[in-house]
Amino acid sequence: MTRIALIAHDETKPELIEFARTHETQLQEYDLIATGTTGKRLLEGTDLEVERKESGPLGGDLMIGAEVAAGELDGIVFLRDPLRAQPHEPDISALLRICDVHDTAIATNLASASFLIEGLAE
Ligand SMILES: O=C(CO)COP(=O)(O)O
Repeated sequence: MTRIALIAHDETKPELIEFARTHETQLQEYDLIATGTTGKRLLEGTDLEVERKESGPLGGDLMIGAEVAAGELDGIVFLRDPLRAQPHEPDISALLRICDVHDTAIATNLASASFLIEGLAE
């Protein structure tokens, strides 16, 4: 089954929840994982089943990166906050890097997220 991760920083979480609601039918076809707080918000705001990892600043990004390294993930939607620095920036960079190493699809804004979700359906 196609497995994808959903991640958003605090300021972009509302956009991700809205995106997940809009694409809920499609997302139900996927095995979903998320960082801790994003996952909690998805469980509260949608009817999707989501496996929650640790919160991003506590290692959640790295846990998702480990799945990329193990070849277990097909794609990631990661709505980063482009306007605020994050304390765990090294973890975020590591996740982006490991996606490039393994050529794993990662969408970091809503426009590309739509392409990713629809592309993985094909
Ligand atoms: O910080 C994050 C990604 O870098 C997201 O973590 P949370 O979903 O736990 O807020």
